[in-house]
Amino acid sequence: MGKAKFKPVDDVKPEEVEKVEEVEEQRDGGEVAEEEEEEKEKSFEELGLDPRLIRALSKKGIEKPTPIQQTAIPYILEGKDVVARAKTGSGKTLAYLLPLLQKLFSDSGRKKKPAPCAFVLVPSRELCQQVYTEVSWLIELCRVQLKAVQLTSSMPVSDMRNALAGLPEILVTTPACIPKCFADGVLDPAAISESLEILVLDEADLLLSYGYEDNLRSVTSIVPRRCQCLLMSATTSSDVEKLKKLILHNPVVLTLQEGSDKEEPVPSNVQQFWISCSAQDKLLHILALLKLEVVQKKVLIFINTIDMGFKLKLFLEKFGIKTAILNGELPQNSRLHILEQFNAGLFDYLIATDDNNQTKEKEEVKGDDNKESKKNKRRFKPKLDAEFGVVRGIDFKKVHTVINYDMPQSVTGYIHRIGRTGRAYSSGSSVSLVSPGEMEGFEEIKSFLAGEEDKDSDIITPFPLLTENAVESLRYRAEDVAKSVTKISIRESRAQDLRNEIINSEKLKSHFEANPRDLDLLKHDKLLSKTAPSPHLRDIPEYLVDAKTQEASKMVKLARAAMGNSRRSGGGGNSKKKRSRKGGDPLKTFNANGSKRGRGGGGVGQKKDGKGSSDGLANKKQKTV
Ligand SMILES: Nc1ncnc2c1ncn2[C@@H]1O[C@H](COP(=O)(O)OP(=O)(O)OP(=O)(O)O)[C@@H](O)[C@H]1O
Repeated sequence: MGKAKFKPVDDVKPEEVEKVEEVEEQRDGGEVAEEEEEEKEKSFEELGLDPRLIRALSKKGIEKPTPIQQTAIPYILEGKDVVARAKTGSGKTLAYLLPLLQKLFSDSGRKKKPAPCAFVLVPSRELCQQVYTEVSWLIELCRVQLKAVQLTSSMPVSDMRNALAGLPEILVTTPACIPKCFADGVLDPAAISESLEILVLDEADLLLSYGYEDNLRSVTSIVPRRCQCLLMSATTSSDVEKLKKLILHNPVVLTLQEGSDKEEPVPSNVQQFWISCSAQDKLLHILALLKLEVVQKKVLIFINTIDMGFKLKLFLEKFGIKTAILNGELPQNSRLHILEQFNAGLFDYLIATDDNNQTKEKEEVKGDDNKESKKNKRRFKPKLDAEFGVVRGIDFKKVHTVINYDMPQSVTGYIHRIGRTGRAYSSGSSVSLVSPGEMEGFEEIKSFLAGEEDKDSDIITPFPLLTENAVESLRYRAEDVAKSVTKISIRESRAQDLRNEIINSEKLKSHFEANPRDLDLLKHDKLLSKTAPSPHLRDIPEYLVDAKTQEASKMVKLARAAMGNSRRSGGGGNSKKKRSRKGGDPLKTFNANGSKRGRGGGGVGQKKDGKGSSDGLANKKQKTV
């Protein structure tokens, strides 16, 4: 991570907080930032963390606190209410979990309370599972007598009762689940008022936008005045301000800035690229990126609709590229299992529909139903999960490349998508496929990232490792295969996949109750089509690929091997050795014309507008198959 600068503002009213922040922002980065960074470079020991926690972190390969952890942990240990805003992937979860656990350590010998004394509220079930996993391994490795549980609205009441029977200290849940627990008599508001000591609102910028306002109000009405409240978020928004006023008392406001005083919402360790192509040519371009292996695995591909996800999967599998699909209509167990498998490195490509677009699709589906339901009763109708959230906050492990196959609908959507790579101290890259129809939104994203003063700076540069010639060599095959992926085949595959996953989901539930560590039972990147890919599509002959792209592909593979990723690797661990070799990333040093130039050079063979090579070969379409 680059230089980090924090602006702690203690015990002042919100208005004053803003004032101090403004003053801080006017300072010139230079010396002040350097000094502050030196000041901030602290170890976990220096932050006052319990040795058991430090040992547990070390076992997980976490040796050094991230900037947000360095700053937030001491304030939280002191008992202050804290608002912490730091970009995606900066380690906010441990920033609150570590001090939260440490505070509970000192209570662990005492008599159990009638209700959990720490609540962590998150906006989606996936996040619930993620935070629960994180807190569980910490408790296990610290060997302390603490119990954490997770509850979600979809759980049967009997399961909720069982979960709470052991009087857990920590409850991880969504805001919607708490009123449900009150209504079902599973949780008692009076007992919570008596027991609650720490309340965390994680991904606070999303809690209100997910429609949890009423739920949150019913929770806050029973939060005792003495309760310490923590609010973690990746962006600022009026929603965060609203929550801050609703729940916190004179909070310390921490805002992470990196590199300079200018706010950079995307981590600087993520290189952002783009490719200009027509909407029809997106299949061709993604095929070229994946088949010619010019992007590093693992790859997370975002699309805007579920149907597009299936189209892409069916298309890619004809070329022997296996992908898994993640979307809001899949059963919860399947979704969690897909995430676990992807994080464990069981497959390299995941196609995800992000939550932003569910509403759109929900509406589309509703519209379809109105018009067509009577006409077409057998038509497949998806039911989406309102608590689903793929993009926001989910910690996809070791994703090296994020591809925007479809451009996101908003700047924040872009930031959250890109934030799935380059997490904590790792590096990553993103490639956005931009069609003319998406150009306006893309320009908006670019100017937001560049900021007012820096309008002309190219933060998102043309992708340098793919020549137009290489792309064109695949055109004939791609267009031929794309024609075979019809709307009917997409719909059938989608319905079939859902049916399979519902069956799997039941199997998964019972299986994982008995074998929580067994990840191999069901593979989620299996083929949808009944026929195996034909060899002539699966293996692209070398003569089809131009020398420059071949070289680029070799370098990507070499870099991958140097980074320790040449074989599928597990999700955990943060080996220093691997990190130190990341300088070998060819995207930093190579472009498709063979010259070694850094990022931002636009790459020879790439026009400034993101289009492919202009070296004279560009227009020669090679219809070779
Ligand atoms: N000090 C650290 N050193 C190395 N890795 C860390 C450290 N702290 C956290 N991580 C890892 O970094 C990844 C990102 O952390 P986390 O999910 O907490 O980020 P975040 O700030 O909450 O991101 P988002 O806003 O997207 O939710 C996780 O895999 C986590 O285990």
